[in-house]
Amino acid sequence: MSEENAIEVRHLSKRFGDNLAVADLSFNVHRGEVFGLLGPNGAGKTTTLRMITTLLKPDAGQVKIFGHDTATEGRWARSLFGLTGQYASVDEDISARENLMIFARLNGLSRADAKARTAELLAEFSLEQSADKALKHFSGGMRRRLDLAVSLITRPALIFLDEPTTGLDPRTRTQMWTTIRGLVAQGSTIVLTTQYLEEADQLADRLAVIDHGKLVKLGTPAELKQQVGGTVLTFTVNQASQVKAALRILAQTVAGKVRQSGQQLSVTLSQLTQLTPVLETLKRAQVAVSRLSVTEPSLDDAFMALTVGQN
Ligand SMILES: Nc1ncnc2c1ncn2[C@@H]1O[C@H](COP(=O)(O)OP(=O)(O)OP(=O)(O)O)[C@@H](O)[C@H]1O
Repeated sequence: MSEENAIEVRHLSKRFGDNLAVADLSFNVHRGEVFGLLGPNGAGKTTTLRMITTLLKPDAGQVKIFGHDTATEGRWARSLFGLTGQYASVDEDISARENLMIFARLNGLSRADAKARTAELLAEFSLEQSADKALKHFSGGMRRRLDLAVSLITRPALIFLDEPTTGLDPRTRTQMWTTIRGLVAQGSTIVLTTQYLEEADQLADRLAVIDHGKLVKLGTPAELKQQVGGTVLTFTVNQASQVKAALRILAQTVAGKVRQSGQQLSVTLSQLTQLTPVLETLKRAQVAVSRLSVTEPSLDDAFMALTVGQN
């Protein structure tokens, strides 16, 4: 076990009947990073998370959390992390404050400590105003914040978030991202599952893309994007009679494949430094262009290429 790793997953597999939900998965989660498990519906993200967090027994493979094998030291491992998302079994009929108090007491805090920690968490998650309302009257965003607050009672060094923002409106989602970034700034390691590419792009330092239970790709969001090709330059040639000249110039200055749609041309640049020579050559040849755009590939493009392309 390397000191750098918060989690080591080795050859993890799980079968439900004929369905191989997780197939020989191996990866490391580094200390202090946000690690994203990204994949389409049914890819095996939740099953993977449930095995790592000891809620589900793997058919094969090994998980170590801060060096502790979860098969033989499950209790130890469980004391090291907080779990939220589809699992938080908070009580709908009682208030946020009462829920936090109960979980704090269950986690062994004294009455006074539980009270202090509850007050701290209510403040941290902007829940003070609604602290004494029953949870059934909470909005989705408030409910998620409470779920997260509950999982943080013991200040765990490792936090698992299963689809932390599913079903939240864009504003509340952004608030949740800010909260998650705050946790990272305090030194927590976070593993999250998400179906949202933007969320993965915004939050994750590294991503494991999973499809049909298999690891399709592991890397930073930037690395995944790079894999689907570089920056795309698109412009419109103002005069139809100059399209041929523009195509010639692109062929001479950029090696990438050129796509044409009427007077609109686009080309993939392997490096951004190719941009200036293209524009200068067009200018020198007096080929006037407009509606010029330079776009980076999105994580969407990478994800589609990695998952859909494989199947
Ligand atoms: N308890 C179970 N019994 C039988 N099959 C299951 C069980 N849990 C998961 N599966 C199956 O295993 C596969 C992976 O499911 P899993 O929930 O891990 O996917 P996921 O990536 O988390 O999907 P989602 O984004 O929809 O939550 C799916 O085909 C699912 O139907």
